[in-house]
Amino acid sequence: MAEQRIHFIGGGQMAEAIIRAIIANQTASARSITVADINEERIRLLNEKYGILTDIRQEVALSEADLIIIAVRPQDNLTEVGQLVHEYAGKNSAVISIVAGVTIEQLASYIGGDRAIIRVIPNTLTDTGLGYSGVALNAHATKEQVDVFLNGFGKVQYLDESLIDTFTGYGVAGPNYVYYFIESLADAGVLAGLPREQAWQVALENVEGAVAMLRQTKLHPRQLLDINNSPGGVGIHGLYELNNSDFAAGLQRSVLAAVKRTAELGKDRP
Ligand SMILES: NC(=O)C1=CN([C@@H]2O[C@H](COP(=O)(O)OP(=O)(O)OC[C@H]3O[C@@H](n4cnc5c(N)ncnc54)[C@H](O)[C@@H]3O)[C@@H](O)[C@H]2O)C=CC1
Ligand SMILES: O=C(O)[C@@H]1CCC=N1
Repeated sequence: MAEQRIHFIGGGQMAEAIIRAIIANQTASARSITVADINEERIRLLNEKYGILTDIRQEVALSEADLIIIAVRPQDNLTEVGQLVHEYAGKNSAVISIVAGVTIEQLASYIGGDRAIIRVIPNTLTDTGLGYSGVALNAHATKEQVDVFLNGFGKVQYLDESLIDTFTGYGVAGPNYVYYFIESLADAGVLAGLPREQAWQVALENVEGAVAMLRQTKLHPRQLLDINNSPGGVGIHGLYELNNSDFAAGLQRSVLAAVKRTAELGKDRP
């Protein structure tokens, strides 16, 4: 298959993370990528760091692109972006929106519904090959159009669009909960008296090792907890206090709040 030409509208943090990953793992070459951003500084930076094409007008880039990635924020002017796509994009190109909370129906109202539209909530663990993007296709889009690109920055779960907001608050915001957990755990080690560096290394190793144990043994976490906690011992005392802190419900409430905010972002648009 000939290399796909990829045009990003919006060259912010998420676009950059995707560009860095797809160039690093040779899913795309820098010469096949163009970016438009209202902030000239971003285009200059992306050109300098990754060598992407910049000497091309947006109208031309849109007309030549196989994949058009809408990577502005939900609060940005999607009507204007949609009009540009509607006017200049080739009929057979696929439009991929990574805008949190904005539905395929809304996107179709901006760019026209008689074309391939793909709503993606992109993986943020882009440099690792781990983590999932959540993807919903409209009736004109096929997996073949987008699979290579999407697998270039992590793994992919194709979902019914009704689950994308949930996937956003749970799955794609998911690394945030883990980063925060690791930071808090390392702080606990320091609080208890370990040097920072040792506390940090132990926290990272424990998280990575716990995931490996779950995958290798295929045991339920509760079974591993049973093995790790001797009667009246250290572990069960720690867990008792964790339960008193409302840990599980607090975590679950935070996921529900993130899912709720995703839906709001789609609705509260200017
Ligand atoms: N940052 C993240 O971890 C994630 C972000 N997303 C989604 O990705 C999208 C982008 O988020 P970020 O990269 O974090 O935001 P950002 O603020 O870093 O990037 C947005 C970029 O769009 C540009 N822009 C705004 N209006 C424009 C227009 N009319 N034409 C061209 N460029 C325009 C801005 O100048 C900016 O560089 C959002 O919709 C967000 O919901 C989704 C999942 C994760
Ligand atoms: O915070 C955000 O809006 C984006 C969407 C999910 C994770 N980051």
